[in-house]
Amino acid sequence: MTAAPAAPDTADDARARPAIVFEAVTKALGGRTILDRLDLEVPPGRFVVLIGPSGCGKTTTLKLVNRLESPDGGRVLVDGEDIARRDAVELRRGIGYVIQSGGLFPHWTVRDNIATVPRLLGWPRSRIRARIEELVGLLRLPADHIGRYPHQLSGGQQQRVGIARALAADPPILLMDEPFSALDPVTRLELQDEIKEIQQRTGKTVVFVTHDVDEAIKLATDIALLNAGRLACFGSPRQVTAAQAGSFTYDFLGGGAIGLRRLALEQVADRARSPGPGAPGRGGPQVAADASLREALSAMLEHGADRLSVVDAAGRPVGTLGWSDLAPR
Ligand SMILES: Nc1ncnc2c1ncn2[C@@H]1O[C@H](COP(=O)(O)OP(=O)(O)OP(=O)(O)O)[C@@H](O)[C@H]1O
Repeated sequence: MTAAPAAPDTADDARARPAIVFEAVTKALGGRTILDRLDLEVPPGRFVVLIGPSGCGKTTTLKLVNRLESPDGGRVLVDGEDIARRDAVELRRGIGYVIQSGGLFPHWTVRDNIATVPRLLGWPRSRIRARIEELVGLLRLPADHIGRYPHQLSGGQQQRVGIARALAADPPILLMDEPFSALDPVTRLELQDEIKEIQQRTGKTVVFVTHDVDEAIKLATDIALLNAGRLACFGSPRQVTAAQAGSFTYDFLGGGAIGLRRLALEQVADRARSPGPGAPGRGGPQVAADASLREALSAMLEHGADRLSVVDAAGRPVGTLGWSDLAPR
């Protein structure tokens, strides 16, 4: 290190700086080493999904970011600063946190739950009211439910309130610990679509823990796979599902089923051919152009068809897709 003063941050530097860094982080719990010199960088504005075998330390990794846990060794940096030096309460105000059970205050209404952090920050009442209205709309909660208590809501609605509360003060970082795992499949898919859309629109940095490989592949810009207290791999869903057969990553991401997961990453529109002779006629089996190849395969199996008509959002035929178009490229 030289003694020269550091150059001031430019906007480009700030963009390039990781939002969260784990530097050789070690953590033991109950006398067992859970994280073993973990190195991980979370770039800003990314949707990073942490996966790994049960007990590998995913939740512990999240809790190290908002100081619900502290490292035994190494450092955690948020926005370039060692969080051990930051006031924990002030740090948490800039980090939304959503847990599996919603974690709502049971004796507070929806309105009061969502308003928690804005009130702590001293926002004027009119601004808090406007923000609650905005979030109730964004998370598609019935407007007349804001006076209800958590036990008067469904599990999916409670989870929506939990997300609204975490987003209320517009924190740049959102930590989500298996937020959808207790929900029915339909609500789960809806909330996955919503959180993905919110993240893409707002550019927040999201770190999301799940057990579900399909959920990870659907949501992540980057997947961080933990094993034995370290990072086994980090990369886009396409990169991690290209793992070599026999590796830990390959086995964890589905072993023999990994091909189906790769199909989930490809869009029908990218493989469709122009309709030619022998194209399925109207009324035949169809697939939407924006569906995945995995959905197309499912439609072929369902209809016993080796070719599908590809249709646009208005239902107009725009091409065809056959078995051979599913082959890896
Ligand atoms: N307070 C604690 N005291 C002792 N051991 C703990 C404590 N909290 C967690 N552990 C243990 O630490 C390990 C890592 O826990 P953690 O919750 O981080 O794992 P995880 O990967 O999120 O697990 P899962 O996928 O099952 O939710 C587990 O073996 C767990 O039993």
